[in-house]
Amino acid sequence: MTAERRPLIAGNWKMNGLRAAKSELRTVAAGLAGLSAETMICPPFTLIGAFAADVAGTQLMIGGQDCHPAESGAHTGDISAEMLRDAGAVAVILGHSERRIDHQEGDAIVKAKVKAAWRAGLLPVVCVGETLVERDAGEAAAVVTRQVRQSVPDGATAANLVVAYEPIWAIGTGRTPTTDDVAEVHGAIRHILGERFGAEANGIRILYGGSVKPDNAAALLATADVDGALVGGASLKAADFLAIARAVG
Ligand SMILES: O=C[C@H](O)COP(=O)(O)O
Repeated sequence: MTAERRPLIAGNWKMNGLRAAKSELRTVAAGLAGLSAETMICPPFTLIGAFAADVAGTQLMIGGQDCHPAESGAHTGDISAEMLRDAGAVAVILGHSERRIDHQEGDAIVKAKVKAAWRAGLLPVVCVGETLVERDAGEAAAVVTRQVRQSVPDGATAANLVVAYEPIWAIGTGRTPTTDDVAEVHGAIRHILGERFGAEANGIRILYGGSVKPDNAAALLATADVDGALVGGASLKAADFLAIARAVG
């Protein structure tokens, strides 16, 4: 991490959480005072409005987990970026591998969603990552480079983009790449961002995601070009999420 990139610790609750989970959220918000990192929880759509109202005035931000490219219209079951913003979200995760797999989302649709996020004034967190087969074939850096090239539209800046590197084989498995491997891929992402966006790339935050836990967070967060974490399972427990946020040096 560098002084020009404030660390971001984001929790992705995925399809978890009922209204009673508000007590967990309040524990997180109450435990953040004095921490240097920015922090965010991305609950399911159903909880965004209530959570945003609950954490107003605290350091904790609320984000969405996906949005439709269009502002409104005949898209049953979908949510627009404007709706997320209206509910109190300030950011949105886009292109998560679970969306890419469950809903066959490719780079072109992710790119359209990033434009929608910008249109609505949301900060997109664009996820990229390789499969185990691609990792074993030595293609990890090439795969994420291609995904960043094709998923991120022209016009990205340090203020309007976050990238999250999430090796698919590390998500929810308890396995993580070595810190050398993480540094290599984050370096490749920084490189393609630099090719496309020049000096802005030095300020764009690149998060690591995939089995981040309290006991491995410090090492991962101290790795070159790692500017924070996108946390899944461990973000569901306030104590674990706070421990990860405190691991930021
Ligand atoms: O968005 C979060 C990631 O998919 C990581 O999930 P995990 O921490 O449960 O491995």
